[in-house]
Amino acid sequence: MIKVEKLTRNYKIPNNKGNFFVRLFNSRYKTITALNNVSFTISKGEKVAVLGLNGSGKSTLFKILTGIISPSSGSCKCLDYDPFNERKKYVKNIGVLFGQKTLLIPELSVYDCLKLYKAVYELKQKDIDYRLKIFDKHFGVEKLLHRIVRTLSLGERMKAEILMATIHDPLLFFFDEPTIGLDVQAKNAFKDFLLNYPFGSEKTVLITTHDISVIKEFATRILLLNNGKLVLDIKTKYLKDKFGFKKLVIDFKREPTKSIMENIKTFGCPIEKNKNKLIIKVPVNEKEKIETIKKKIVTDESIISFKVENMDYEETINWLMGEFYADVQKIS
Ligand SMILES: Nc1ncnc2c1ncn2[C@@H]1O[C@H](COP(=O)(O)OP(=O)(O)OP(=O)(O)O)[C@@H](O)[C@H]1O
Repeated sequence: MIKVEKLTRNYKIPNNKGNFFVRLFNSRYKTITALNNVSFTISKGEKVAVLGLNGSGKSTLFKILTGIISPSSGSCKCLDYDPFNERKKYVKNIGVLFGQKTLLIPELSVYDCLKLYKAVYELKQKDIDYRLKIFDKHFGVEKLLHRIVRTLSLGERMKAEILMATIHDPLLFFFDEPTIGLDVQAKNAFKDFLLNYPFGSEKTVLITTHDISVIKEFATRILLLNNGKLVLDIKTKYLKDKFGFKKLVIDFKREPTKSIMENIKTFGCPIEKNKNKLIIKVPVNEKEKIETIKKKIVTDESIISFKVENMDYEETINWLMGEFYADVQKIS
């Protein structure tokens, strides 16, 4: 479905460093590497969240995969097309929504915009009518069709955008921060679409988003970029077992004594104290420590219970984008 091999993309940017004389004798441009030797494959039906801090290369990757720009080196094939060199044929098979870029023309009605895409994608009227019916059933767009785009609310506009991006029934979708800067209504309209559109196992989706709930409810795989490099590629179902920490929760009859606290601190795990409760965060790759900690303090008569809890999804993603990311940045 998607095969990306050693993809690198450089940009030339003006070199404004130094004073006039320094600039006179140095090169006027410098090269930055937005994407650095990235390789991965994506199979049909996967729902992939591409994550990374600002400037990590997500949009550059999406621009290459949608054929907007070409790579500096390396190669990519999507649906057996070379996105840049076979763009005309390729785009008929993909649906694209990029944040703050619109597929609509403000002065036209939604239906007139649709007619434009009918021509672009060379669609038959009966296919449009059929897909409109299905789309309307799920997302109620019928009543928007004869409205002028600029009069729509952000939520209604989002529905119209989605309609344009899906009317040709694409196999592969790219959503690059589609709701960035929009209001709650528009965000909800997009999320509603994402969670209820019949993507099934046939349609493949790549999405960049900062909305953890979207990742949680939708993504089956995460690609994490840092400084243009792919630093993590993991199926979300393995996320909790491989990353972050387990929480050893200990309830005490009274506040834990100093000596218990000192004992636990020797294990070097972060500890949260909440009155009579201690939460010890044991990294997943050191989980055997849980039993050792228990053994060391189990004789204390003030202990009521031990429990081991997993991080919840939000915590895992936050950990991934926080502590894990910081570690990766130190190494690279
Ligand atoms: N057209 C361009 N010309 C020069 N530099 C660019 C261009 N587009 C992106 N860059 C630079 O390439 C790097 C990667 O940018 P990119 O937009 O791909 O990252 P991103 O992860 O999508 O960031 P964000 O989350 O802020 O959108 C950044 O340093 C950015 O400044």
